[in-house]
Amino acid sequence: MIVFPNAKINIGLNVTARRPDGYHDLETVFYPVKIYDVLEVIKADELSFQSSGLDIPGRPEDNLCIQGYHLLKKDFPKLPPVKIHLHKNVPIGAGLGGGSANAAFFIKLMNEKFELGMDEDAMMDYARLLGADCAFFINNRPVFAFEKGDEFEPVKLDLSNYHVALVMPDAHVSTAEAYRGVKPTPVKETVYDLVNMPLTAWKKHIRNDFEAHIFNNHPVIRGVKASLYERGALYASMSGSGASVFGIFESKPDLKDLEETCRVFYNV
Ligand SMILES: C[C@@](CO)(OP(=O)(O)O)[C@H](O)COP(=O)(O)OP(=O)(O)OC[C@H]1O[C@@H](n2ccc(N)nc2=O)[C@H](O)[C@@H]1O
Ligand SMILES: Nc1ncnc2c1ncn2[C@@H]1O[C@H](COP(=O)(O)OP(=O)(O)O)[C@@H](O)[C@H]1O
Repeated sequence: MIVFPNAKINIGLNVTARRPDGYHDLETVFYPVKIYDVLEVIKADELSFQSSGLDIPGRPEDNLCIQGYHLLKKDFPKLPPVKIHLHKNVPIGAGLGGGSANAAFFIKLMNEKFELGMDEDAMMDYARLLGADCAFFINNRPVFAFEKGDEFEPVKLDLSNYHVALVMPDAHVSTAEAYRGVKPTPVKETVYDLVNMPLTAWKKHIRNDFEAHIFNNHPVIRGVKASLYERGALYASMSGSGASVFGIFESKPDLKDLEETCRVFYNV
């Protein structure tokens, strides 16, 4: 069976408090975008994982798909071994949730392929154990996310009439690095309300709390965001913990010069 895990962007991201478990409370809007990996699972004699496309840091046995397999196997001991092939296209360390999407789509695929009988809530509970933003990809629709980023409220948000471009500069930001540098601050207005404003007002009101210190550590990312505004973006922001930056435009922008140093995805 083959599935196509997609990426997400964050529209607004406020880190509001440090939690007793060392994680942080945040509030953000997750929006799915059309950048895809390819994930294939077939029944096999032994469990294995291989990948093609972009290099994935870390050992194959630690890949989130393999972690997902072991998690399910504990509760579904009759699961047979599988051969997993992942073709990696979604940039890594980009704030696009690529690894989390792989894990969530792996759980959905296994549920369907082996008729495990889980509903969405049950699959989300497994996904939460693999990563804070993993559960989002089970339902995979625009949501307001809060607490660790793993509790959700649906939001009405449709960007299909705009051209969303995504730029991945040559920089890598780890999620832990992003959280380490931020000072949690409660918000007056939540992103849940702010995304209902006209898009032209977002620039003034919707921010990503990681940008300030990540831009200082990686000035190239600040430069990409500035370029997107120079080319007419109505709104531009780093996605999640970075390093990717998206811009929302009325129509397709000319980003040819950025293509020389960055991966550019149009109409995501
Ligand atoms: C920042 C966000 C925003 O959408 O995503 P990315 O931009 O990386 O995709 C998420 O909060 C990332 O979620 P995810 O990537 O699943 O995080 P995890 O693997 O669970 O955690 C990685 C590390 O990030 C920190 N972490 C993560 C989530 C959270 N609410 N508080 C935290 O402090 C912890 O230091 C943790 O060890
Ligand atoms: N299937 C996977 N795809 C990408 N990264 C993975 C995967 N499994 C584990 N990882 C690990 O997760 C880290 C973060 O990956 P990713 O989810 O793409 O980043 P981001 O924090 O930008 O959403 C990688 O550096 C890698 O070590």
